[in-house]
Amino acid sequence: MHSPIPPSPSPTLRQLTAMLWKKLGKGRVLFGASVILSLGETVVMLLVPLLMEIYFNRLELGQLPYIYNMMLISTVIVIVLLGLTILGFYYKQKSMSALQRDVSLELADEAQRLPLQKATASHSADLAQRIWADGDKSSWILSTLFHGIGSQAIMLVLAAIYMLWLQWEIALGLFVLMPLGILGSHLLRRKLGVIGLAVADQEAAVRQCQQDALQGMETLRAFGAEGWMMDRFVVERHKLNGLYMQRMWWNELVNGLTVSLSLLITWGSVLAVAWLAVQGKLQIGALMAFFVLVWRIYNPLVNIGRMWGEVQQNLGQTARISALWRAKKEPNNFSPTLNHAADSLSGIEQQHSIRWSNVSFGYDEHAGIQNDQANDVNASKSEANRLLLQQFSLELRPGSFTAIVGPSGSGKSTAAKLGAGLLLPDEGEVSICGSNPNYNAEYARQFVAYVPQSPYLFAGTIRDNLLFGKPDASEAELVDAAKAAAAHAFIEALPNGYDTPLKEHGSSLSGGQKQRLAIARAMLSGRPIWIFDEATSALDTDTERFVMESVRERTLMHGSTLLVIAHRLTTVQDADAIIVMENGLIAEQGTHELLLQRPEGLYRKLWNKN
Ligand SMILES: Nc1ncnc2c1ncn2[C@@H]1O[C@H](COP(=O)(O)OP(=O)(O)OP(=O)(O)O)[C@@H](O)[C@H]1O
Repeated sequence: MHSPIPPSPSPTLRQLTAMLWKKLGKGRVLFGASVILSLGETVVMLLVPLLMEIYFNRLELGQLPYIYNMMLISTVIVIVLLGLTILGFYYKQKSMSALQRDVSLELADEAQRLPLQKATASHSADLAQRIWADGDKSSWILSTLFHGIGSQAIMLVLAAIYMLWLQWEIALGLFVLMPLGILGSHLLRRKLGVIGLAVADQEAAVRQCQQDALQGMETLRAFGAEGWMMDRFVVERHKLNGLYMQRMWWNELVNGLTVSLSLLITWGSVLAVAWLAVQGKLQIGALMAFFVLVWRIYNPLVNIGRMWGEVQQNLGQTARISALWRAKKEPNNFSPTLNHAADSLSGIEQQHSIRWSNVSFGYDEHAGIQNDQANDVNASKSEANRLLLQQFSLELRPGSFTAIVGPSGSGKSTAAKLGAGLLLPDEGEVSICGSNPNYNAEYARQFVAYVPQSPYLFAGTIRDNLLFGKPDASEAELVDAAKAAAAHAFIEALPNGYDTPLKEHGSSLSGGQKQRLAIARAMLSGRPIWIFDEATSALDTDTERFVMESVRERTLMHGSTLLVIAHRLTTVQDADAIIVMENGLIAEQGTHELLLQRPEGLYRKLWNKN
């Protein structure tokens, strides 16, 4: 799914309408039909004054049979029209829910394609708010414009035309004064847009707070910090209430202005009509029709003013979805020649290997989604970023076992994530099996099985969680991978074995069990490069040894390349090469034995402390 990028952080109403209209796709016919059918109600509303006029005029003339027929026919017409309106309402809901579904799916896809750094720098609750709530509200602009404002405007125009027929001088005056009805909301549109955006931002902040409180419940309780969290929640909720009050006051101002101006217009016409009636220039039927019509003018004027205000507020909120649309996405240039470079390389040394060539990388402090130009697809990282890795160069030999060790914060995980195509270098180049993630990150990543220290387990059964690495794996392959990861025994001991459903984030499992499932998943995926980032840190020494031996056995059997990051140095002492990192640089490298021979070496110090 690829969307046209909105041209500005806050798209204009015209741009947004055009975009949503395009997104309706085939639903346009349904939507158009719903608008037309919904007019049935408008026509019924206008039939009332017409029928009243005929009724009173015929009553004055004593034509009772005519009145009976008229009432019968009009009842049938009203029933049919109301039936059509219900059909229109159904079509409206159908087309709008399809539009909302498509917009939210597209926004979810946009979020999926954000560079990992940007996605993780934004709170997941904020992204969820943009995808669901903000997306929904923006989609409703189309319905408010066509069904709401559109049908009210048609009622207004038809009522005015009817008036024109009854008394053209007054109707003309009304035509001229009508735009005053939306004057309030139009003059305050910028303020309404700003408040709409502020409310949506704050709703996201409250949601973030709530999500943190729920997900961090264990930690909060352990520290007795429920009150601390509640205070934060109260502050954010308080702010939101303040904004709701502000919004309410601005809405009231808009309503006040709209109602006063509309009343002024209608009262003016009532006085004029009364004057004409006193002069004997209007029949009684026309006079009655006029009094009903006046409300058919007043109500649409007030409704249009109110809805125009709503549109302005929602329009302000679209800056939040526009920010997601505009945010830079992961590169995904597909070119068979470039992407399949690995397949065509003749030298075995290029296959199943990762190469970091003069890679520089720094985390962007402002990587998160922002509702302004900073998200632009062309915006570069902020100048002030401190580079964590500078001119980092390393090559993993195909089929080799390499380890990265070093003090905490030295950049081990960052280097590994760059090698896995999860992060993209600011400068230099990463090559994964001959593919450049800066060219097509998704393609390059498919060669790597990356296992983090805290693996994510999804809602579903254990089987689902293992199979997503290789959906078509056989039962034998599944069990084989689980056995190799020392997971089979504990899975079998669960009430439903492989079909045991997991609680949220696998919270019913121990840290070590989760790690073993993640390793089994990686083994099953059969990818040529394996990166274990502290992937066995929660295992006891014996289990870790067993798992590492079976991992090594499998990598050797398939010629796969293995990169392991570990703090427990015994885990990696058999590695073909150990890279020791310090402050983002490679301090030393060699085999375990070689590195231990350096009296002042960092590895030796780390080993002695181990
Ligand atoms: N997403 C992030 N955004 C900003 N800074 C980050 C991010 N991830 C890591 N860092 C910073 O980058 C530096 C290196 O982190 P990294 O995780 O690569 O170190 P490490 O050597 O793997 O540490 P450890 O052994 O503790 O896991 C740290 O100072 C850390 O604060």
